[in-house]
Amino acid sequence: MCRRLPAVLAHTARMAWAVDRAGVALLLACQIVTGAAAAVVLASTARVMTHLLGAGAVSERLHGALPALVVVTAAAAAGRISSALSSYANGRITPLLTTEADIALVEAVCRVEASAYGEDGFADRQEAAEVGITRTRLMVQDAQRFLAALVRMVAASSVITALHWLMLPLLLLAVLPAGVGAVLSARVDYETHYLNVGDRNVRSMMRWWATASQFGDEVRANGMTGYLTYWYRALSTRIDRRTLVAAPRMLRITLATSALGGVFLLGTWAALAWLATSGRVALPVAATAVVAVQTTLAALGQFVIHGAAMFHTSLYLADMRAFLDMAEERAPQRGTATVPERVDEIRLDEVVYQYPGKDEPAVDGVSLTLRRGEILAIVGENGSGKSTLAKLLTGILLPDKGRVRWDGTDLADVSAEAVWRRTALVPQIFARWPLRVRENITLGQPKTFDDALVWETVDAVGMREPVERLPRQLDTLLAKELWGGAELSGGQWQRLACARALYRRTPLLILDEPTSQMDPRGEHRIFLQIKRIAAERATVVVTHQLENTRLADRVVMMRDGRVTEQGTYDELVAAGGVFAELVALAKDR
Ligand SMILES: Nc1ncnc2c1ncn2[C@@H]1O[C@H](COP(=O)(O)OP(=O)(O)OP(=O)(O)O)[C@@H](O)[C@H]1O
Repeated sequence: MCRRLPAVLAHTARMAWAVDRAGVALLLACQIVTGAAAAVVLASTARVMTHLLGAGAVSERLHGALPALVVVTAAAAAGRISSALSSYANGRITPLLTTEADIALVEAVCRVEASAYGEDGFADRQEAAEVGITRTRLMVQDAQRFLAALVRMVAASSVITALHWLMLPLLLLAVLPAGVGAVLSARVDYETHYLNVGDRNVRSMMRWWATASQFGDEVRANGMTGYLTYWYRALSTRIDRRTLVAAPRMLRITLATSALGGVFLLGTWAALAWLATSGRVALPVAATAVVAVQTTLAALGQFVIHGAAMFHTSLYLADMRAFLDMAEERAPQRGTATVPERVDEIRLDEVVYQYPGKDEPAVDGVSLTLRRGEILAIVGENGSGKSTLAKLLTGILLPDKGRVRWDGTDLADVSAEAVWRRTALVPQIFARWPLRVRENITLGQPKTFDDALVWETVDAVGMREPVERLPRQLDTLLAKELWGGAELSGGQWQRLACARALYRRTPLLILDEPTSQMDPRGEHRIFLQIKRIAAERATVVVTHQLENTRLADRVVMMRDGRVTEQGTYDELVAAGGVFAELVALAKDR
């Protein structure tokens, strides 16, 4: 704890300073005033006692004590005001700090190389970091209380040491067990948290899948409810069991350390009584010592308890820091080259990619050249590597071996943003953004005040009529569950996903099963559109509808990560290979 706390304090101060300098200055000033006020209160109390317990008539003694009493009152008021101000400063800093930490996490996750998601432990560490974010809410408060207690403790202990040197070591002994207890309890709590991280992560994902309305029909009509709730309960029980094991450990720690602290405290009072009765300290001093002991005890207690709380928070913050470091290491470490607006050739040379934890490569030695104006269709059985190949073409994944070159420039040398400015992708599983129709098409593009291009794209995917029927056309919200608005059908959503990619007008357009949910008219329209705009770009279509590959200039057949056949539709049918077999199968109904 002693090793960790200075680092945590410095880290907190740095983060807080970055978001609100005035707030931090106010907080620090308040701590100093609080401590000084505590010292003045105690020292003046000693003077009050000396007068009150001295010789003379009561009224004279009271009169003599009056100036010191006024000082006590003023110092106490100053202490209260400064502690109110430090709560205010904490209230100013904490929301900004939490937001900064939260944004740092979101940015870090959005920026990592896509391959990091598949790494062992990445998701669990992310979950642990999320807990760290929620703990940042306590970070400034813990630091502030710890500092306030430290300053009060220093002030009170210097006063008590001045009364008699023996008092401070005795008091330290009395509170030390409580501090040790708090640290041990924090450790047990954190250990339990850590053991449960994986299960909690699975549980929260399960919760989302089981309760999200878009999967509700499947859950109900496939009779999954009972199983899902059983599984959810089983996971929760496992988490609870681990948590409950910690409870008796905590109890033992608290009881033992409280008993020890009690014994030491008794010793302190006994020592004070002995000092007074044996005449080693005068009566007024002994009376002041009673007040000082109480104040110092409270300050020491606060010091160790808030120290332990900071230590506790720091364990979670360390997880957050570790994840951010991990994400930083996995941020794209690519070159700084850029890609021009016009790209004439995309070339893959002996490209190999293997997902983390997999035994076989998903793409295994593929060489391919794609030219501007060309439409390439990729076909193959499930799991043959088509989507992975698409991710390699766009630079979402970088190959383990071989090279992907755009007009001769290796994608490993190009900054990730530069490549993705030139790519448009309709993935198999696309996002249904809870935004307006317009933003669902233009998301990620510079803001435009003219809807002409948006309508043009809406037309291209055959969505003009449905969009015109919506209550506020392009301004209609597509977030029925969240804020109302309209809901589209599955095929209409897929048309919007296509519109999103077409709107970008990039030199590479990749469509991964873009029409799987569309009616024949919609599908026909999309493919017409692809053909219409093909001249200005390289287009890749991944599809299982082999008839659709007729529009492609070239068809590539994949199997087990390799290209097994290549040619036009007619050439491949005539060749009598697997492609011809699949075409025949598709017709055999
Ligand atoms: N994120 C991932 N992590 C680990 N393995 C993956 C991941 N994505 C795909 N794979 C594996 O890589 C192989 C190729 O998958 P890919 O998605 O490229 O196939 P596909 O040809 O597009 O399949 P489909 O026709 O079903 O869409 C499969 O064995 C799959 O299990």
